[in-house]
Formats: sequence, structure tokens, C-alpha cells
Amino acid sequence: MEHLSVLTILVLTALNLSTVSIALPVIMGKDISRAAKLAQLSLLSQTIGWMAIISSGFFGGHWLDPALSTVSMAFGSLANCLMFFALCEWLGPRPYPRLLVGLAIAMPIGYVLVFGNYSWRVGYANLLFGMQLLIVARAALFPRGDASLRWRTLIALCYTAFAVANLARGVLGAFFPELYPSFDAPHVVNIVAQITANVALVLTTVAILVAWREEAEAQLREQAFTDNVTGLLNRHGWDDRATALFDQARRHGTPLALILLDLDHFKRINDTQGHEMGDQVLRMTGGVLEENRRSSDVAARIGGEEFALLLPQTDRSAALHVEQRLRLALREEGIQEPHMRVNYSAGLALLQPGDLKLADLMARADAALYQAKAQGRGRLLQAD
Ligand SMILES: Nc1nc2c(ncn2[C@@H]2O[C@H](COP(=O)(O)OP(=O)(O)OP(=O)(O)O)[C@@H](O)[C@H]2O)c(=O)[nH]1
Repeated sequence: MEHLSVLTILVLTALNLSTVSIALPVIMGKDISRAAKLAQLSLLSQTIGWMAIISSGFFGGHWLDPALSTVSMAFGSLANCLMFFALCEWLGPRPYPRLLVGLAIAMPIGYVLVFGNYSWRVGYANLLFGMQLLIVARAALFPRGDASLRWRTLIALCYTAFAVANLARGVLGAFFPELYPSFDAPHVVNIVAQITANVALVLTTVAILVAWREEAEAQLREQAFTDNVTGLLNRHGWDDRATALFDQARRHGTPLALILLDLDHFKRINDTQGHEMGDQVLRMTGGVLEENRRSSDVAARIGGEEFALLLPQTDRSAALHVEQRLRLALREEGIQEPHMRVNYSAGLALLQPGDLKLADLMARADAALYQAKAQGRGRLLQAD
């Protein structure tokens, strides 16, 4: 082990990192999420950190030595913050952001202050790095959420291993400076720490690529479920979400209301004002549905000018109330934009023991809607 040169491993780590920092943006392209960008910047920042510490070795005794070492500490800390915020973007808020940023700010300041004392400097820098890395490792796993655990575990393992390596190096530098007189000292702890850094880097890159692929998959799923005119769920998305809510309501015996809406004489708008105006009216209707639904309700555009609203835990009077609110809101829009004035017919169905599938409930609401059209439109009828 002692025959391995720390400086060589260090240079290889920096070389690997710079290659990855250039390769990742090229492979991933421009059209990526903020999370992926932050993860890329984290690797870039780490590259600058390692480059700075290697360069500092050439300037022993010169003012560039402390300057470059401090730059290295600052960029290493920045890299940890960037990875932490990438995780927040991917997984939602993570604990201890202020502590992490505080440690990152304290790092270069304290480092400059104790630079003259080798033991203090090495102990301090590695302790702060270790703490930062543990915060990032924890952030990858907790809170759990429902994102895939595989790449998160990989990041957690890499950052924990790197944290342990740093802490070990810190103890060595603080208490046994004669065994670890410089950052490239050939001590076994130092060599293992440097190898760990290299392996962690490779695996972190793999984890970022997997996270990016999962993100792309989620985006595709989202697109497949979304109607591109209104931004509501489309038929496919409706089938997925509404079926889940329907099954849940049946299992727990809780109330469930379905309202199907169909715009009246929509064809006329298309014919007299053009298809683009027709689309605008659809968008406006979608907006009204979106603004007036609760987060647990499901709203979708399930056909050309047909919309569906599924209301869990909702009885007849509450459903009628919701529908009146919708009609009023749509009327309000029509007053403000007279050329977009539109009305609708609707059918309401409440979950009954005979509704074995979502299709049964929908068929009853559809029959009521058909009746509403037949009776002169612009009204809501309830299914038997
Ligand atoms: N602009 C636009 N029009 C659409 C879209 N999808 C369907 N349509 C139109 O919606 C119209 C539906 O016409 P009909 O089924 O006769 O319904 P209606 O004119 O609303 O009449 P009633 O439902 O009987 O009141 C057709 O002209 C379709 O071309 C769309 O995405 N955008």
C-alpha cells in the first residue's frame, strides 16, 4: 500500500473528475432539470477544488500555497452544497440546509485563520468536510419519499465513505502530524482516503446518470398523462388516477362523486371563430376546473370538449355546490371575455354499491349528461 503514490492517485482523481465534468454536460445535453445542472456543477466545483490543492503543492512557502489551499477548501465545500441542493430539487426539501451552508462559509474563513498551525488546519478542514459530507449522505436517504432508493443509496454510501476517510485523515493530521506531514504523505490512511475519494467519484457519477434517467422517465410518464391543450390530465391519466381513487372509495366505503361536463355548441365556436379560439376556450375551461378543485380531486379532459371531475369524500350537496361554483366561475370568465363565453351540460353520479368499476360510474354520469343535453343544455342532471 505504501508504494502507491498519493499524488498520482490525487492527479488521477482530478483528471477523472475533469473528464466527467466535461463529459456529463455533453452527454446530458442542455435540456435538463435544475437538479441535474446542480449535480453537474457540483462535480465541476469538486474538480476545481482538487486542482487547486494539487497546484498548491508546487508553491510551498509562497503566498500562493495558502491561497490555493483556501480556494480548494471553498470549492470543495461549494461542491457539497451544490450536491445537497441537487438532492433537494430531485427529492424535495432535505434537513440541515442552513447548517451545511454555515459549514461551507466557515470552511475557508477558519482555514485561513488557522493556516499557520498544521495540526489545527488539517483537523479543522477534514472535520468540517466530514460533517458536510455526512449531511449530504443523510439528505440522499431521508426523508424517504417515493423516489427510487437505488441511486440514493449509492450517493449515501459514497458520501459516507468519503466522510469517514476525511475524518480519519483529520484525526491523523491533528494528533499525529509527524505521520501525516503533508497532503500527499504516503500514510496508509491517506492512501485509503484518496482511493475512496476516487471510487466515490466514479460511483457518484453513475448515481447522477441513473437519477437523470429516472427523471427523464418521470417526465415522459407525466407527458403521456397530460393533455397538451389544457394542461389537465388526458384520458390516459384520468384512467390511471381516477381508477385508483375509485378503488379506494369502494374499499373504504367512502362517498365519491363524479361530474362529467360537456361544453354546449362548442362546434360553433370553432366554426365561427376558428380552431385557435376553440383551443383558448378549452384552456380557459381547464383553468376554471383546475382553480376550483381541491388537491385531492381529479380533473381531466377526457374527450374533445368533455371534461371529468372526480370528487372523493363528497356527497350530493357538496358535489352540487362544487358544480355551481364552476358554472359561476365560467360565467364570470365569459363576462370578462365575451368572445369566449361558453356554457356546459353536466351529469352527476354518486358512487353506489352497484358500481363495480369506474366505467359503471362513468356510464351513469354520461347518461345523465345525455339527458341534460336533450332537455335543452346548460344544466346539470343527476344520474339515478
Ligand atoms: N378547438 C378544438 N376543437 C376541438 C378539439 N377537440 C374536439 N374539438 C371540436 O369540438 C367539437 C365538438 O362538436 P360536437 O360534438 O358537435 O359538440 P357541440 O358542438 O359542443 O354540441 P353539443 O355538445 O351537442 O352541445 C367538434 O367541432 C370538434 O372538432 C380541440 O382540441 N380543439
